[in-house]
Amino acid sequence: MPIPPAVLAPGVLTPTDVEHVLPPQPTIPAGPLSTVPVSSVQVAPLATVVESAKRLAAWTAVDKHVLPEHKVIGIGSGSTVPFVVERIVAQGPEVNKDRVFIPTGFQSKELIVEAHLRLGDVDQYPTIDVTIDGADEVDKDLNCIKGGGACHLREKVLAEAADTWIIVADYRKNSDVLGKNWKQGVPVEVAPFAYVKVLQNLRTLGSEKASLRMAKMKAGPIVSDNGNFVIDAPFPEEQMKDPFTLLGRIKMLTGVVEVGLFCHMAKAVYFGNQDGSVTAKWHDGHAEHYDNSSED
Ligand SMILES: O=C[C@H](O)[C@H](O)[C@H](O)COP(=O)(O)O
Repeated sequence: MPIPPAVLAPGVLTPTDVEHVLPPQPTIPAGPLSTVPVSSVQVAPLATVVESAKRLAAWTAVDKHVLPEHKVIGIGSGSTVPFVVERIVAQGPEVNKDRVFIPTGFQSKELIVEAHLRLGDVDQYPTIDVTIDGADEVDKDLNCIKGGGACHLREKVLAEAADTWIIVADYRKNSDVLGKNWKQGVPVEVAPFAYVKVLQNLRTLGSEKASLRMAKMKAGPIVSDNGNFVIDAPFPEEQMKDPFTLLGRIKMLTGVVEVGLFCHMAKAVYFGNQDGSVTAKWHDGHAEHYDNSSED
């Protein structure tokens, strides 16, 4: 998968830009599973710590959950997912030749095609062995906010279709209550003609500042891969403490296509930490810590 090398120009890039600049890319030889230890990833300079954390989380999750017997694999969306594909490619052509990869949207479809992996769709493969995806925020019970990139409808379909749904993220997404770190609100995909009514409904439900997500380089709202609009609905902490109840209430609003609250779905979440370690939190409450710096 071609990934452009990082070109850091201190003083030119904004902090947001820097977060999107990839760290120096290690050479990943093709080979059998896990031939490239996660510890071979160099800890990147400060400006790219977030990117390094994403890569470590993604690589660790792939090593633990994308096994040779897995033939149908869901590929999620977001900035951590390119590292998922990178690690899957490193497992080698032999293991990948019998696999099919199902994307959650335009971005992951491009990643799959560019990596020369076989593309499928969920209508051909409604049962997926494992889906690995990113998240905007994850709470202590592994509930997630997703949809910062407006992909949450397809993401939820692939999460439900998967025997195992795994999240990969950097340390900034690790939270106790949803909405503490991700302030812009719960993404709600809506049928375009119904958005004003749904905005009203969301305000009545408690999201006073619910607003239509506007495009950055286009006049008007963003349009999802499914041709819908997205509303961002911030709710008070009291309501975010019970995301499952909130999810039910929002989903019942006619005109809502899907809600970016993913409750009780993740089997495990892998967080890449600032110090180069990875923390895996599991649905049953236990946690594992991988200190990659101490590996050979
Ligand atoms: O709609 C987008 C997806 O839910 C992403 O997985 C989520 O926004 C996380 O993206 P990122 O890893 O770029 O923060």
